[in-house]
Amino acid sequence: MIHAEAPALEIVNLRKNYRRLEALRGVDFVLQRGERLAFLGPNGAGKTTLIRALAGRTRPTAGTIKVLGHPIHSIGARQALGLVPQDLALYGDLTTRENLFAFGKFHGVPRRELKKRVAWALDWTGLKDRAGDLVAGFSGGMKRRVNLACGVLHRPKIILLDEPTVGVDPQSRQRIFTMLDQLNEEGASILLTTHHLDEAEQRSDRIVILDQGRVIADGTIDELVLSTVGHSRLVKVRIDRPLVAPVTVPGGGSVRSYQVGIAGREMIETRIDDVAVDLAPFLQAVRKDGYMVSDMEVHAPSLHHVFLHLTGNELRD
Ligand SMILES: Nc1ncnc2c1ncn2[C@@H]1O[C@H](COP(=O)(O)OP(=O)(O)OP(=O)(O)O)[C@@H](O)[C@H]1O
Repeated sequence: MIHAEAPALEIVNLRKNYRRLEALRGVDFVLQRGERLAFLGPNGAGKTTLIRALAGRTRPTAGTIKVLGHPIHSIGARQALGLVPQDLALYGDLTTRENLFAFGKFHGVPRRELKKRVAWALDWTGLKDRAGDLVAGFSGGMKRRVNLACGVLHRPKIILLDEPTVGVDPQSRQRIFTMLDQLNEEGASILLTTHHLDEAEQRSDRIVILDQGRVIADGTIDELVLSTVGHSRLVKVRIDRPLVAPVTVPGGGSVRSYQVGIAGREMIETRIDDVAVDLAPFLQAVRKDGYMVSDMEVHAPSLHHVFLHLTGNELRD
């Protein structure tokens, strides 16, 4: 059967129970070919369980997973997938090169191809100079890069990464994303989980938010913002003395009446739907009430606002 048009991943009604605990409660989503998809969710939402089910490491209780149109346990599916697990899966007492050879063999990379792939991986990770060093002595960022290379040596078309940048410094994070971008440009589809909302916002085409085993949002950043917190801007204006009463903008039409400000603070906050139209009348009203404006910030809604809007502020663990 030809699956030329099948998406990279197609997940329908995926469920996973650990005894009575429902870790996944009917998850549906599609990963398109060439797409970069980020999975977000509070602790315990089911992200790792999902990745493990997609990688064939845990058997779902119900539901179907198709990989490029193939059933999950077919050879076609297995060859198409690459897993980069959250826990570092490396041999500390082997060198970088030895780890890469070991994982290449594990993934069934043909012997004649393996040497070339290991050379590519050493270059790609920026660890050519450390090829002969034991991995045990590496920094967290270096280990993450070797871990990543070990998961993709067989050139999978779909790469699953569980928190690929956990515990690494900003430089290493940047490097890891540059490495992933390179694979994506060469055609790989990427699905990763992360707790770094800024990473998800900047480095993915689409975002899925999981909570308590269910998909509670699925879309581009713009779609998620529009369907949750809306596109209004948060405007903060610093003034020269404490606010004594809320500033009100008179008039109807597009200029709304703002009831803003917290008495006793030298800062006024408001939400403005259309900055081009409504900001100037607001600032005029502030001045008319006798305040001097010393500074101003305009904040666009971010994934951070969307995430808290959807999942709340309560701790989950
Ligand atoms: N092997 C297991 N046996 C029993 N319960 C499990 C097992 N693995 C996960 N769970 C439970 O399933 C739920 C989902 O866990 P999972 O690790 O998938 O969440 P997560 O979204 O990856 O969380 P985190 O962000 O903390 O990594 C949790 O309640 C967890 O305790």
